[in-house]
Amino acid sequence: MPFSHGTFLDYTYSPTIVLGYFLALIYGLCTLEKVVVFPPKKRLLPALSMLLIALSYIFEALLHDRSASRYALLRIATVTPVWIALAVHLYKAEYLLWNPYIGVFFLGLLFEVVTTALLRPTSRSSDIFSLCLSIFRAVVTLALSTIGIFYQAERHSDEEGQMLLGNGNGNTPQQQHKRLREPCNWIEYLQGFAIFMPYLLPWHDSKVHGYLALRLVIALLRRGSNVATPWAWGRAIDKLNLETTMPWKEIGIWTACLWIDGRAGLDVFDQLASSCIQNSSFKKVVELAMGHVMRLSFEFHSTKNTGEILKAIDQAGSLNSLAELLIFQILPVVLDLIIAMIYVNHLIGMYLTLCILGITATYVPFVTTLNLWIQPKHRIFVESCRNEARVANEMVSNWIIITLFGRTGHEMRCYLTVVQDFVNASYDYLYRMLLASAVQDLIMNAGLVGCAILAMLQVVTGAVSLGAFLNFAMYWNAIKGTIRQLTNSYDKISSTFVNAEALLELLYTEPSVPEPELSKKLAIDTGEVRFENVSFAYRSGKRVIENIDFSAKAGTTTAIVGESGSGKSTILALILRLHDVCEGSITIDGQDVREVDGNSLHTAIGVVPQKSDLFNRSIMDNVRYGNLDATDEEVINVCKAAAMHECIMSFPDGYGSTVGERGVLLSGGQSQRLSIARVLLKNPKIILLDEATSSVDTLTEKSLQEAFSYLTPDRTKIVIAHRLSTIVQADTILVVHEGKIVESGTHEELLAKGGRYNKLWTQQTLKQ
Ligand SMILES: Nc1ncnc2c1ncn2[C@@H]1O[C@H](COP(=O)(O)OP(=O)(O)OP(=O)(O)O)[C@@H](O)[C@H]1O
Repeated sequence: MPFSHGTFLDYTYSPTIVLGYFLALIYGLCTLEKVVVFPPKKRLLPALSMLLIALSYIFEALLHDRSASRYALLRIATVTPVWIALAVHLYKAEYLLWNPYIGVFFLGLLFEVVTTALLRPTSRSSDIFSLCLSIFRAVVTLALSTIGIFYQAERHSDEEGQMLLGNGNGNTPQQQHKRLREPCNWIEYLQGFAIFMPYLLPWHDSKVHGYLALRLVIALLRRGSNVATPWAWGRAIDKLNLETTMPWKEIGIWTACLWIDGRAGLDVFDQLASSCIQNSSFKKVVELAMGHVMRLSFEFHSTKNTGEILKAIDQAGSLNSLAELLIFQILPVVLDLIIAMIYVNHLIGMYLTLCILGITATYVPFVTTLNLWIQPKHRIFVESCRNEARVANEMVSNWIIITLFGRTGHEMRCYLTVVQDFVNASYDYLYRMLLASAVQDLIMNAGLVGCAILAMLQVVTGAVSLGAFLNFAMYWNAIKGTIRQLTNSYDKISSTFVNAEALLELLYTEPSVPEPELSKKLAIDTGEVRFENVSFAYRSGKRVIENIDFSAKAGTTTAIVGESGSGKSTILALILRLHDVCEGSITIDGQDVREVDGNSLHTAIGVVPQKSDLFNRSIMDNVRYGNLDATDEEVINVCKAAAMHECIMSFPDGYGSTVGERGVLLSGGQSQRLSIARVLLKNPKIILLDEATSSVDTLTEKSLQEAFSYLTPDRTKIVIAHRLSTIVQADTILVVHEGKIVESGTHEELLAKGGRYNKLWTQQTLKQ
């Protein structure tokens, strides 16, 4: 039967509305459209109107006489459940995106108006009644569209609409963590992931555009092949059976389809294009995750477990296929279902089409519900996997302590407990998965048997040829694959989301020390560091620094001394802006450290920390880290100044020797000297030394000090030292006690004062 305007509208009405709704929903999720919370009485009017439309279709179905076209009946059978489903969802949904509904109302209006305009009723009462119902629906959809716009306008002034991102509202890691575990609020849940969209689909990459276009063409060819293969077989059977001629044309079509579907054909290009798109997304997601982790503050890095962070980044790697799943698995499936409806309707008849729709309508909600049932177990499984990685990382990185305390057995028991938890979680997850897939298969097979019986009955009555039946039986596999793919994609998408939850939480973690909005580079002049009434407390709340006020003049050496835990290292951390002060300010050459770009601040300062952190690379690379452009000769010169050259040359590989993880292959004093050499090569204006020579013997220390004074004559140095003999030459000595400066002056002045410094000095010199 040729297509008329009417039949075209009948076929496309419900798929257009469903597709329009989902596309608008995806768009709303990606563009972070505000979620609305309408009170039930507000939802009642549009929901009732939608039910009225569905009811009018039911009336029309009851009224239809034999003359009504089967396409019109198909439309009634497909559109009615769509309007009912949308009405029920609108009334029941606690949170919703409003724009998809507005889209549905306008699409409905368009279809109803055009249908009404195309109707050519005869004088029969059933025709006139159909016309009245059609006009009625056009009026109701017009009213719905008006309500849609009206609510939309109201929504803009409505504070109830909440946005997930922006202004930092409700965006703390804790709130995000809570939100990820609220299953009812799925719109906000999905919106959280929209942060990944620009990375998953790199719109600005022309290569990716090409790959996407290629995959799209292949996907369309496959849709064609899905229909053409069974068609060719059906035709071939009829030719062999009725005409007894060789079906060469059909064999040709079948061969072409085999090539399109087969692994030796387009599949190769499809897989190549797919992996290029996925690799591009993978690079972008990993860059985003790693970049963010590196931008987070000291506080985060000192509290989070490295193993857990790395596992979170690793698990989120599966996100790279998300955009592909959406574009190349969900959308073609919708297309497949539309084609299946049209094709089976032509092939066998409308009742079988309705059967397929019925199976899809039962299968898809069933599977999505089952998935919600599986998801908590999946989440526990993913978390136990991260937990295992955390404990394993802790054990390996603390191997020395574990071994020296003879706690290997204890740690192994702890590790095996988390491994057992992981195994248990994987079983719990697997059981639910297996049960769910068994139920899915039962529904599918029951559907197949039902459809096959229906089709066979038609063959028996002679309404359908054997070839057409075979055609349908083969096509069933394509339909089955399509419906399965829909649910598999849903499973994969939801697993991807669960896997990426930890990374999402990580991305929503804000640095505790934010970069200033209008940051400017630190303009280093003389390198004067000034503390003005600085107070600071860590998260625990107790003040560890109180009203500290001092100035480290340009080119001078300021020493900080005091007992352990008095706050000396914290003072240096505040200069480096690893934490922000609670009160007062720290300035470098008159610029507040909070107002300058972090990178320029760290470039201007050189630090030798208490525990020298070295990369597991060669000595040459470790020292050159201070200045990546330095020549080998410059590296050797600073190593000589740091009294390390002889020592390095005694190693079998000299400057090429690797130093082990965090420099474990070197002695404490050797690592400290390498750190000093690294800072000398950096040659910054300000140098912070936190017990930089504590592990070095006194003779080497003396030569180091001389080298330091010689190489860095006009640098501002702030030095923490426990051995007071190393700081007697300092221009100013600050004595810190419980976070406060209790004494300050030169060595001689402080000795003369007879206070805390004098006591410390006496204790140390007496010991010697
Ligand atoms: N990251 C942190 N979080 C919470 N409290 C901390 C942190 N780092 C240090 N503290 C606390 O702050 C106080 C001062 O520590 P700080 O390291 O500045 O002392 P210090 O004088 O340098 O000690 P030491 O001479 O032993 O190195 C201590 O009580 C310490 O427990």
